[in-house]
Amino acid sequence: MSDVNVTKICCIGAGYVGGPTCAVIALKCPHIKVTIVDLNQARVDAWNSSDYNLPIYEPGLEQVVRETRGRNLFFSTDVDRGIQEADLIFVSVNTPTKKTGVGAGFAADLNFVEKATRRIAQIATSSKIVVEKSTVPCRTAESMRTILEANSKPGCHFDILSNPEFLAEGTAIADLLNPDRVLIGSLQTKAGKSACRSLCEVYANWVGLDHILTVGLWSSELSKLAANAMLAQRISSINALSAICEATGANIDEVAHAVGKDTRIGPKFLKVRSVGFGGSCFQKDILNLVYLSESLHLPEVAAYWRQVVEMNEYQKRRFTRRVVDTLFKTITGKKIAVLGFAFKADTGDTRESAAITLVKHFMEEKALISIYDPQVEHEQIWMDLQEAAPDYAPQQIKKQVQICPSAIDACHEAEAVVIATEWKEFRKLDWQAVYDNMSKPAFVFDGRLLVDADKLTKIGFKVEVIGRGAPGTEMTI
Ligand SMILES: NC(=O)C1=CN([C@@H]2O[C@H](COP(=O)(O)OP(=O)(O)OC[C@H]3O[C@@H](n4cnc5c(N)ncnc54)[C@H](O)[C@@H]3O)[C@@H](O)[C@H]2O)C=CC1
Ligand SMILES: O=C(O)[C@H]1O[C@H](OP(=O)(O)OP(=O)(O)OC[C@H]2O[C@@H](n3ccc(=O)[nH]c3=O)[C@H](O)[C@@H]2O)[C@H](O)[C@@H](O)[C@@H]1O
Repeated sequence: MSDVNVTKICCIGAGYVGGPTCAVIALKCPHIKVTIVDLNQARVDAWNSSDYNLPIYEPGLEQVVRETRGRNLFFSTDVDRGIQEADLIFVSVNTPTKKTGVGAGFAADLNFVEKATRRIAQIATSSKIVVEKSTVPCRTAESMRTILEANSKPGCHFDILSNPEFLAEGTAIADLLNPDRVLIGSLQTKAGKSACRSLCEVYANWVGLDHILTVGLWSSELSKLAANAMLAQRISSINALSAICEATGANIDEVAHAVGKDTRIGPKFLKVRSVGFGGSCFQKDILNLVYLSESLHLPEVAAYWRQVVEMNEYQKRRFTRRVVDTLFKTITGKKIAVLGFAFKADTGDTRESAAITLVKHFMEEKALISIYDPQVEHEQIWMDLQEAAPDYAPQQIKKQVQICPSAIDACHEAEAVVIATEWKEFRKLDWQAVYDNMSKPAFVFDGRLLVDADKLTKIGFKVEVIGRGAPGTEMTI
């Protein structure tokens, strides 16, 4: 069997993964025509917009799209044509946590993957390599193969590969240009290995072969869940230790630094965030792993991973509690400025953002909340809050919450500032001006260890830093 020389790629799903990933493939493989298709007309229109007002904010992305769009990169809602033309199809659709039915709250909703797979089977009139890019439970490729084989036209052969994506939002382009590894899983058959080589060749246009790992299909699928679970586990571990620091007077920064110096542990992903981890994937993928473990009758394994998510929820509750306790045990009617709403800096994405939970908690305490984020659309903030607090009427939410055009506006006459996202502009804020316009005493709760606490204290702020005891309890020997 000769390997397919890939000249036309279709990516189903023009989201945070499909868009940047395939834009970079187009950039690095000018000989390949890459078409990204999506059912969402507004999203495709934004990708095609003449002023490059792209649907997602990602540093460096606009430049890549400017260079490739119309050359060998195309965005379209014509899913069928995209499928028909391609030699290789990435399935990069969303796989959110199921909200209802069997496995609700834990299992991945594979409906979008299944629909895309069925469409491929229905439309394709020639053989294709189908690549699972979405994060999916272990053995999903088998279901895809069954669907494709049961519905394929005579003469059409489908090879399924797993090629999970490891990019992080905010650094997507850098991660894609210089990945730690590209992982490709295939069946260990002649056809499977041949398909794997075809995809390797695409990546080999810019990724060294020593960074392209080829493994079995199930290992590849599980490695993606495992990587996210282990990254999140490190964050929950350091967050758990931050609670001990606060109770003992130890300093979590010093502890994390000392621990991370051990080369077996390493320094990355040990940054304590009082607001806990957010993002569309960590929680979803761990819950997915929990569900998988339970389905495999491994309750101890399920309980182990579940605890990572529980610790994260505890961290968010603990932070709200600290705000309330510090503000003299009540925030009713008090104005709290929340700086940042995205789940991390350099993205406009709010999925599972810890800021949503914090604002919800503040609403329950009857505070008045003013929010500012440099990238998140206002409409998105209202939608997120309504979804998080379905019992609140929209007017009630708008009575308690306002969205401001700048950080300075949000902080005006506030009693406390809560930094919920580590946007650089918050570090550079004119904190003296913020202080002058706030109610006194003026509190800053740095949920991201972003600002210079000593400098702010000198201005007059009362600064609360996670992982350190309250001011005055530091070691003074
Ligand atoms: N967001 C991230 O940073 C990362 C996400 N992942 C995984 O990648 C997958 C995609 O995630 P995102 O890009 O964030 O999701 P997303 O929600 O931003 O994009 C998915 C897109 O697929 C489209 N879609 C759904 N069904 C379709 C169909 N049948 N035909 C055509 N288009 C369809 C949707 O309209 C949507 O625009 C998920 O499985 C996620 O777990 C993996 C690594 C990083
Ligand atoms: O599957 C995915 O979706 C992706 O999930 C994460 O990427 P992402 O969620 O975009 O961003 P991260 O940088 O991992 O941050 C996730 C959350 O953890 C928090 N975090 C991160 C690092 C840290 O030390 N402490 C910490 O609290 C961040 O503030 C953020 O809320 C992984 O890092 C990616 O490898 C993976 O591809």
